[in-house]
Amino acid sequence: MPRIAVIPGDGVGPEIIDAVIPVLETLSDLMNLPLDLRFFEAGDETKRKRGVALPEETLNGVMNSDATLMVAIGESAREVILPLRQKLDLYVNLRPAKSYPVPRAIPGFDLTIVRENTEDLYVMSGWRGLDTAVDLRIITRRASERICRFGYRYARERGKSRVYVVHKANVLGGCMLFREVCSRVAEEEGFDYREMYVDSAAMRIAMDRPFDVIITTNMFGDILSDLAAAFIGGLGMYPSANIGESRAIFEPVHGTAPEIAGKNIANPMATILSAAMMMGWLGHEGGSKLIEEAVRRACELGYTTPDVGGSMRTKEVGLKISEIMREIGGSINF
Ligand SMILES: NC(=O)c1ccc[n+]([C@@H]2O[C@H](COP(=O)([O-])OP(=O)(O)OC[C@H]3O[C@@H](n4cnc5c(N)ncnc54)[C@H](O)[C@@H]3O)[C@@H](O)[C@H]2O)c1
Ligand SMILES: CC(C)[C@H](C(=O)O)[C@@H](O)C(=O)O
Repeated sequence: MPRIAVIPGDGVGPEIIDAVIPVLETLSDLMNLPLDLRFFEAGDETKRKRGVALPEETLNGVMNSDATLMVAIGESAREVILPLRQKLDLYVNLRPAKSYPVPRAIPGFDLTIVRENTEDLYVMSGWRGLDTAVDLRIITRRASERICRFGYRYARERGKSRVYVVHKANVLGGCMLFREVCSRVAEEEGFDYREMYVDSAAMRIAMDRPFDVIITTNMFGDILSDLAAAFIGGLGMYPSANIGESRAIFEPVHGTAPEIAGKNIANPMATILSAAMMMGWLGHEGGSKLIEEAVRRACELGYTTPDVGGSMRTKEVGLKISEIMREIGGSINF
């Protein structure tokens, strides 16, 4: 029985989790696969109550689970998500931006951002004076090599050939190392090495998209992924996975959306699609496909929240997706 840690977090997190649980329960029922869901707290509210944003039992809960599903953390995100990514060595941040039939999504948009997840400007080291602040940017050969290898192998397994390494090696020393490592790995993995500067890549994402997969460093991946969200209907549709050798945390790309928190209009699809990624990672590909197909049909039928043109509430969307899963579940080979 897979043991899954669930961290609702702050803002829209709890209401989104309320919509995701029926989807997981329905899947468990259809697959005849009990899921052991354990809830843990983290984030701003936890910090306010207990003085720490990531309590020991939450960290242990994540460590002792087969996978974790998390929604979003607010202002204390750097005290929760960054330590989790780094302590658990979740070196891949996999962000597939794939369009579903919602207004403002570009049909056929399918771009995966493979973002290094443990170093770069995110090492949280530096110093702050009165008028000057310095952030250390670390890029290592080891981290560059493993993210790059993951990216090319991911592309090969999915038949994606237009893989670009995105960097700023015309200016930054770390990017010169990243480029050097990635060009060698491309050759070893049997790919033509293609590269692009990050500023140019941003324009090309918006313009003509010559790539299927972008492999990039941590901060560039953070920014480019929010840009990619704009072409699939927004952050409410964008799932992601933080993956290491034997552990993984699945979360939407979005944050706590404070201006809509408590209104029950947040889009739960990004988290539901993250749960689909989690089921695939746990080895239940059929379950993952069933969730994705149900989300696709829910979008076609307009069972959506206002951010993507619908008028449903967060929980209703989860219930509709569960209903569709029951309707089509019989045709899926688990
Ligand atoms: N991984 C994380 O935990 C994570 C990621 C990003 C931001 N944050 C935190 O979230 C807070 C808010 O940050 P932000 O405003 O830059 O980003 P955000 O992702 O919360 O919101 C950006 C925009 O997208 C909209 N949006 C986001 N998720 C949505 C959803 N599910 N349904 C409908 N609309 C949605 C918001 O309403 C807002 O207009 C900050 O405290 C930040 O630190 C956390
Ligand atoms: C909240 C923040 C620390 C985080 C990041 O920058 O990685 C977020 O923007 C993301 O993309 O997951």
